[in-house]
Amino acid sequence: MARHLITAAAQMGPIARSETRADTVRRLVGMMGEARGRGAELVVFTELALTTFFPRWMIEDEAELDSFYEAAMPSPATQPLFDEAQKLGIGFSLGYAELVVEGGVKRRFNTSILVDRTGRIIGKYRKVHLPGHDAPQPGRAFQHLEKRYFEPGDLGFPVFRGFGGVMGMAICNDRRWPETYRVMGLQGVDMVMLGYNTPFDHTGDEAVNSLTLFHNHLSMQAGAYQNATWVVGTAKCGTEEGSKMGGQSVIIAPSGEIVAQAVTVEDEVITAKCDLDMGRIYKETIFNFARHRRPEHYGLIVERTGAILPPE
Ligand SMILES: C[C@@H](NC(N)=O)C(=O)O
Repeated sequence: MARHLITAAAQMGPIARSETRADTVRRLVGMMGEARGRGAELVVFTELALTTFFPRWMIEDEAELDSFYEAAMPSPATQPLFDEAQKLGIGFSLGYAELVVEGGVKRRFNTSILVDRTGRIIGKYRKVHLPGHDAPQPGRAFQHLEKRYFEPGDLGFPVFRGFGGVMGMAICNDRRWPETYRVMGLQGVDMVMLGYNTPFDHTGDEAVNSLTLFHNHLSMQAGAYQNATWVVGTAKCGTEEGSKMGGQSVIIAPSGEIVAQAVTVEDEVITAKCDLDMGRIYKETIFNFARHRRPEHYGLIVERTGAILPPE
């Protein structure tokens, strides 16, 4: 019997720096309602969905920096999302900046959670691959200070049973790394949900920047196919505080084919009826990991090193 899951990606247009949490949560609740109206049982929100993409700025004032983070989830400001999810009977994944205080020390993570159709948090992931820098770079119109504002995630790549399948999460830059999908693939993942904020100028090289949207889909389609999983990629996009970011949110089948794609760079809901059993044929044949993988030759992948060149 097919395991169908009607899934939505709720792409977001820009969030202004001045936009309040209440405003942003209202936008998310609105898209949640639209997704449910189209039959969706799960809606995937983007990375850092509650605020503007603040790593573009050097923020020295700690109270100002803290204002972009959530110290509790849910909180009075985000509770309406959980209430609406429960009322409508729709699950969601949500990216946000997480602030935890442990032993009097602040820890900051780029986090996403998975919430079931009763409004209960059933999974949490903290971004592992943090792009950018830990100090401002000279000559850049926009900084990318994720390495300053977040610690690398400490939860690995867990998967969670829910929505009739095995569900996993990743966040933005994680989607470019094959290991992200493979670690979840090895745990039988059926669907990887991720959000992204991808400025067109993120490498500083014109030729590479012009391929931003190509590389976006290339990474996710390869990850989907090579691990026989659905991938739902939800953008925050458009021109946000002067920074242009890529859209083209997608729902990708385990075949690697795109089955739904956003066409604007604004708030836009896309949906697809995803058969979570569609990956089975790949998992049993070409990507039968137990039969065909050769991990005895993959040791270098887990060495803590850069490229190892052959001798001259
Ligand atoms: C540039 C980087 N952004 C991100 N928020 O991780 C990416 O798309 O890989």
